[in-house]
Amino acid sequence: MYTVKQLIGVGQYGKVYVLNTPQEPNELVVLKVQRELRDPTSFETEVQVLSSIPQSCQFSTAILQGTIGDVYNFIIMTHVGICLRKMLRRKDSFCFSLQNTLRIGFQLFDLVHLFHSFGWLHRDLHWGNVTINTDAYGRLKMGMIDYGLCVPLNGPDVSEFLSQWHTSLYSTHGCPYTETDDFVSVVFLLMRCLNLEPFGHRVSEIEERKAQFHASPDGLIDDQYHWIWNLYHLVESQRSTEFNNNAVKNYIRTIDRSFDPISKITYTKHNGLVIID
Ligand SMILES: Nc1ncnc2c1ncn2[C@@H]1O[C@H](COP(=O)(O)OP(=O)(O)OP(=O)(O)O)[C@@H](O)[C@H]1O
Repeated sequence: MYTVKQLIGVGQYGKVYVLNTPQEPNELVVLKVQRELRDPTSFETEVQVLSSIPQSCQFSTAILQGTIGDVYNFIIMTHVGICLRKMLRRKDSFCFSLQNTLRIGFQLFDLVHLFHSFGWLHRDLHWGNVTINTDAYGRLKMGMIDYGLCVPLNGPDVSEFLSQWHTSLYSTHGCPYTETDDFVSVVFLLMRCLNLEPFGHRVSEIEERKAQFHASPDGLIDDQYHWIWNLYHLVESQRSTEFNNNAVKNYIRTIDRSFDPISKITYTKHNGLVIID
């Protein structure tokens, strides 16, 4: 029998708990319980995606699903680490080093590219839905969770007004969602890693500033971070072509030539907790 260890998240969907597994005391799994009277669509989508992707330390996969008392839908899935937001909160500076940010970016472009190759667009890549996990060799690996908003990559166009900090200007305007929009969210996640807040917090302000950023980084981010704007436009310029992941990774390599962004994300451990440099 699974035992509840801790409540780790309360979101739009419902509550999320970490459970201990019966045979393996060190192995954790995640229980996600849907709120009462919620539209079951996101539950059904999440189960479909969780069941269709291969098991790895980077993507959560389904273990069990069901309904409690005909009311609460639940899913038990693999645990794929600690979300980016919680990892940043472990730092007083609330940011990572430039080199680790570039390493994270390098991994995230590969991760999202791989996810698309499974036939899905994620559509909700914010800092609570990207995780950092430790692989079998003790290396930090980026992971991805929360598949409730996914749509098939080659399905009919889906146009919704997705206006949040992490969504692209195009999806904010309700344009059909494409692979590019997931990659733009990756660029915005790198801003989070450096504690940059060019879009502010209020919804109206976010839209306006995102449009301003699209035109120019001036006044929104410091000169030393203008590479983020270049990266953003390199991603945006591929909206009408097939996404060229190598071009993006080659650009990331030029930002700091003193190291290779494919190298390991560096960290220390404090009271057993991973703290990224
Ligand atoms: N498989 C998992 N592995 C590790 N942590 C997880 C996993 N699933 C969920 N979590 C944790 O629980 C939090 C909430 O989970 P999730 O984003 O799936 O819920 P949600 O209700 O859909 O949230 P949202 O409000 O973003 O829609 C995450 O930010 C993460 O910290």
